[in-house]
Amino acid sequence: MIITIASGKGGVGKTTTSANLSVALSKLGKRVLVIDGDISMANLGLIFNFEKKKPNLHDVLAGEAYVKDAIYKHKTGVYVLPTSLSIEGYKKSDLDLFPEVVNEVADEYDYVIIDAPAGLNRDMAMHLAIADKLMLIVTPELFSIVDGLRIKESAEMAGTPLMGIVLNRTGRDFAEMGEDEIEMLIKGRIIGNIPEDENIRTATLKKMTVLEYSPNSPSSKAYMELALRVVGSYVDIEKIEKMHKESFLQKIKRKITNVFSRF
Ligand SMILES: Nc1ncnc2c1ncn2[C@@H]1O[C@H](COP(=O)(O)OP(=O)(O)OP(=O)(O)O)[C@@H](O)[C@H]1O
Repeated sequence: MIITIASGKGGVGKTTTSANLSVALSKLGKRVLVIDGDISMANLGLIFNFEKKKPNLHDVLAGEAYVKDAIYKHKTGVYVLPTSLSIEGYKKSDLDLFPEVVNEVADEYDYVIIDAPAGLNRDMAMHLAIADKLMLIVTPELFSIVDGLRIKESAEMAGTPLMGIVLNRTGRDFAEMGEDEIEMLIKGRIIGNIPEDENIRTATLKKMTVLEYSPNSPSSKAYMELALRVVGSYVDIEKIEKMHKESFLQKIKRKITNVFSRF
């Protein structure tokens, strides 16, 4: 299953969730590949301490490296396809090659997690179209939710349904929107509630996931619960997948055409 982790607003916790959900799924015995899909502002490699690895996704998207050579196994068991922080790397990358790159390796994993860039643009449309499911990250604030709703609607235009909403950084502010209100506005289910937790910031500074740094912290427990929910929905998704006889690339082509026609 390919899950794109996206948000309307930047800085709401996509990279943190991509990394920690991947580790949590791996702890549940799943084979997981996490891809840094933000080719202009890559951060995922920092958490896994792979940001300087060569080759990386930029080299693959420039046709200069094989994707299998740019995937690294982390000590947590998670496979990571990092992107470099270099501007030259970004300039030489052709994002149109991204669906083929994912297609080449997706079958080898139970889950492919894509850490998408913020906002709604052509890059995001690609990441939404390529996914089987969207995981929407929001903080309990109005702007984050309104922008998140636009991402969810764009994903649906691309034929990619919402797997669920992850509410991040809860308990930080007294003026938070309630879960019911958020679910009603977005018309989706909250499947994860990650509290504000300073262990996350400390872990990030140490180039670690919070599950490695502090496995019993409130946020680590919340990420494990999220992973259990994701695994719980796996069987249904497989059934739906079997109903579709289209090849992976045919499906992506159709979905990208659908979403681009709306811009
Ligand atoms: N639940 C949390 N508690 C405390 N800090 C958090 C939490 N979630 C994320 N953060 C911190 O918030 C900052 C932004 O998180 P992150 O980089 O995951 O967001 P993002 O949505 O991927 O950002 P961008 O849009 O820039 O890619 C990081 O410093 C991270 O450590």
